[in-house]
Amino acid sequence: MASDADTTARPPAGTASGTRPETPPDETAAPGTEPTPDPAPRAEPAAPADAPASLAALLRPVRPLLSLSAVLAAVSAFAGVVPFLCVVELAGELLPAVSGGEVDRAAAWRTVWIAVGALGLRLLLMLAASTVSHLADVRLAATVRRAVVRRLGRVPLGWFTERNSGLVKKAVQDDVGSLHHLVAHSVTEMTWAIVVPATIVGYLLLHDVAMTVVTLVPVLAGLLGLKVATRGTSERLVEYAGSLARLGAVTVQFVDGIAEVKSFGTLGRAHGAYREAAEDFDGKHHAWMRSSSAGATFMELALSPMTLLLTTAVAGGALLESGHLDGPLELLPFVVLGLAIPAPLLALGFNYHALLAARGAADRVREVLSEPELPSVGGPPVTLPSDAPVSFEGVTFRYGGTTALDDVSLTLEPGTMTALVGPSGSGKSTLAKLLARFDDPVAGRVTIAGTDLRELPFPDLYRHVGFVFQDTSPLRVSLRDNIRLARPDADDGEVLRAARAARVEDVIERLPKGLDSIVGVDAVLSGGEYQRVAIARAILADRPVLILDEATSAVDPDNEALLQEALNALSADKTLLVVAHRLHTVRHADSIVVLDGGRVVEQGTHDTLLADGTLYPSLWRADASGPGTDAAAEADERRHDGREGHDPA
Ligand SMILES: Nc1ncnc2c1ncn2[C@@H]1O[C@H](COP(=O)(O)OP(=O)(O)OP(=O)(O)O)[C@@H](O)[C@H]1O
Repeated sequence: MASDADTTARPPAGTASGTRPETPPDETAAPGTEPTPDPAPRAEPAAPADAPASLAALLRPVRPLLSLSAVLAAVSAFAGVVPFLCVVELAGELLPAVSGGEVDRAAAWRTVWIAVGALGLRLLLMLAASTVSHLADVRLAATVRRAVVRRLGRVPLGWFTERNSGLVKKAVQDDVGSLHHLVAHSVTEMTWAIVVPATIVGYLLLHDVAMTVVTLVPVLAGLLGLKVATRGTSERLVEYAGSLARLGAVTVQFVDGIAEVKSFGTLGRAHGAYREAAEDFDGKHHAWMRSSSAGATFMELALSPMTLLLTTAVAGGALLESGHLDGPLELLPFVVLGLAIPAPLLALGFNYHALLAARGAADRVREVLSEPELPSVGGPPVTLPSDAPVSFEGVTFRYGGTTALDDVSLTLEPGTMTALVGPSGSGKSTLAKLLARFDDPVAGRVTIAGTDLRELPFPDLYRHVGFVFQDTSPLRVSLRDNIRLARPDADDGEVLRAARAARVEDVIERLPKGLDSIVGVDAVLSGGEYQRVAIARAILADRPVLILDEATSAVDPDNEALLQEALNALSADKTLLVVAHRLHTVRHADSIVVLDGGRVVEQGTHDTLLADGTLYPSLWRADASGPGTDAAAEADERRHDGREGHDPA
């Protein structure tokens, strides 16, 4: 391994230029590997063929269950009308008693028992329909969540920006939950809303067409009210949801930043943003309520029992008087059955918003499921030599219209440490993430042992390349499972050895449940402690190539020292790519690559760059006056000593 003295004498481990490497690709390939072809053109992430194109396609896995639920609901709806018919029949059978005549008791009891039986059947079938639709709901939720998680495993890791992570959280948690109404309730509700009125109208038409038409007048008026009440609901729902989301975001920002807001005296302004969002939400809510309340009130009034009774009584009386109807008994089916029509229609009306919300949720779930994924190859496992060089060859990368990397070429020699430095936004993290294949370059390629990462199955790539990023989030599983994430078969001895090397063993010993402590529940770890857990994970994984994203801010000296000791244990013998935010931590690197505006502008060792560079000396001077410099420099000394002690050569 290079020391300060000899790094100036030998060529730096990384060879970088603003153009393609001058060495042909096969010269950098590990022995035994094939010469590499010209950089492959970028294969655009493709929209997956199995993405559901429509709502019907999304519901396809549970279609048989939904059909069964609809059939059960239809029969239950029909059975639900039977008791009403029995009441009408019973009235006819009991009528002779009014005029002192003989009542056919057996027939009357039969009608009663038919009504009771139909009622019981209705309840049973309703229960069955609802159970089947809820089963479909549970199955669909599980299928969709599995599909979303599978898709998330294949989309470029660079896709997980803050916005997209919000979309995922909403799709997996909220939207899959919102599908509940669509699957578990709307099929049965819609079936009832069609079958009950259709059965009743059919029965009434057999009795008298004119009275049927009269009975339907309030029902049609109610439907008109429903139409008015739900006019423009889709657009309003989108506005309402947007306003609610803004209010949620401002509330979270307000609460998250409360310390800064208070200490910098901007409480009034921050509170103003919250008030504006709340007023906007209030305004939208009121406007929506105002526009829909007239129609909804009209619908409720038209479908109320009072209106229905009044209509049949007045119109029936007139038809009786005109001689169209023979007697008051002929009015009975219309009075009794007319009352049964509105209930399923009202249920549909009341749940219309939930139905629309569920459709919106289904669209968002489909959006996540249609997310293009990074092309991946299958085939037999590829074992890369552990001492293989890593090359960036003419790599260009863009985020939309922003060019983050522009024709970067760079080689990491095996067993060396290469540091990426440069001003903020110069492309350091982007370059490091391309090596972990968070995304693919738009031009050029990244290779290990001469093999394009796009030609490596993902499992083989991640068996070779490990990373510790500063913003790793704890997984809500036991500390044991957090550490052995990459090697689930590791025993406790191995886990503890990694924990000891990563200087996190003390933390585990302090916890009553030790390795069984669930992170976030039994163990609340500091940022530095969790970073050391992530390092223990990387030590156990033992990948030959390691990407380290250093902490951006100075941490306290004790933690810094522990962190550096942990990194020393991790980085010995590895091919290291370090994204350095503080230059002192990497001044002993075998090669320091200076990026600016997405291009490599300087490269060398600390000493050569200080002597010959332009940007590096100014970055160094700025860094030297920064906070935490002494601790960082001391830490770098320790890391340098640690790597020296583990020189693979
Ligand atoms: N997800 C993203 N979407 C759009 N642009 C991005 C995204 N991530 C980074 N960029 C842009 O790409 C460029 C390079 O960013 P990158 O994070 O790689 O720089 P960096 O040198 O690591 O910065 P820092 O030192 O501040 O972390 C910047 O212009 C940045 O604004």
